[in-house]
Amino acid sequence: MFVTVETAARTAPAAVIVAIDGPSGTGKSSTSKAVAAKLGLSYLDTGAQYRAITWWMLNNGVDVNDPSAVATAAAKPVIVSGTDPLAPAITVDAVDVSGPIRTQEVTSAVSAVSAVPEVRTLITDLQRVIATSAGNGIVVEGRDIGTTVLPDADIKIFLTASPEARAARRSGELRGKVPVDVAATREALVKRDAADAGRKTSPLAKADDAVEVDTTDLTLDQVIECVVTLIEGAIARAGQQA
Ligand SMILES: Nc1ncnc2c1ncn2[C@@H]1O[C@H](COP(=O)(O)OP(=O)(O)O)[C@@H](O)[C@H]1O
Ligand SMILES: Nc1ccn([C@H]2C[C@H](O)[C@@H](COP(=O)(O)OP(=O)(O)O)O2)c(=O)n1
Repeated sequence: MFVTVETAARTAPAAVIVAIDGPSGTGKSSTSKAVAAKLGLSYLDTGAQYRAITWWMLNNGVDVNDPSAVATAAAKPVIVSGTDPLAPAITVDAVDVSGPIRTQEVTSAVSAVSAVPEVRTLITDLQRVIATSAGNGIVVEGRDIGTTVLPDADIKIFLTASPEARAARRSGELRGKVPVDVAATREALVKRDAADAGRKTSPLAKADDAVEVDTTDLTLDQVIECVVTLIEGAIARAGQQA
């Protein structure tokens, strides 16, 4: 049988764990999904889980600015994440929330909810179970994956980009759907980064052993290729040591 270069999936050994962290709009989700699909790995969007619990709090009348109210309710919603990079899915109490978790209301509240230690403990435990049970290996993206959730990941990547590039990318997603204000988008991104990096419990941070990739002047395809090369390098090194 002939397999062309275009159709052959690039292969990764069983159970490689890839951690991809970085601020909003640096390309984590797009890159992680594409890389996981190319390498035949599972994919986990941890931001979607924090958005899902935030959506539940808002829907159930919990004051998202009251950490003790959020902590008390944190264990109530049942969050289930799909791990197919070609069809990412997330449900709360069996309801598909992949659309509702992307609203502005959820985006504005998610940093406060995700700063509550009880929320982080529950979601971190869930993430570890999902990562360790992905027999084919997994790409996990978020803010604290390399530092806290999976400190023994086989490769850690930290994506960055200028606030201007990130605001332009986010505005591009909204253009045509709602009026777009790039300056306001930039301001909101920077504010959320500060909240995520400034919280006490597992803040947004680059792990000491993470490889930083500045995506400001790279196309998405270039970032994907760079990350695939980094993962393949880590796999080759692991193979040499075995
Ligand atoms: N290198 C890049 N160049 C241009 N646009 C990009 C790049 N990386 C991602 N994007 C676009 O930017 C937006 C945000 O990307 P996303 O992957 O959701 O970022 P994150 O998960 O880090 O918030 C998406 O519309 C995506 O297609
Ligand atoms: N591992 C993670 C992932 C996300 N979060 C929080 C902080 C982020 O502002 C929100 C939303 O994350 P998400 O990745 O969906 O955000 P963007 O798509 O980059 O806008 O969740 C977190 O605290 N820890």
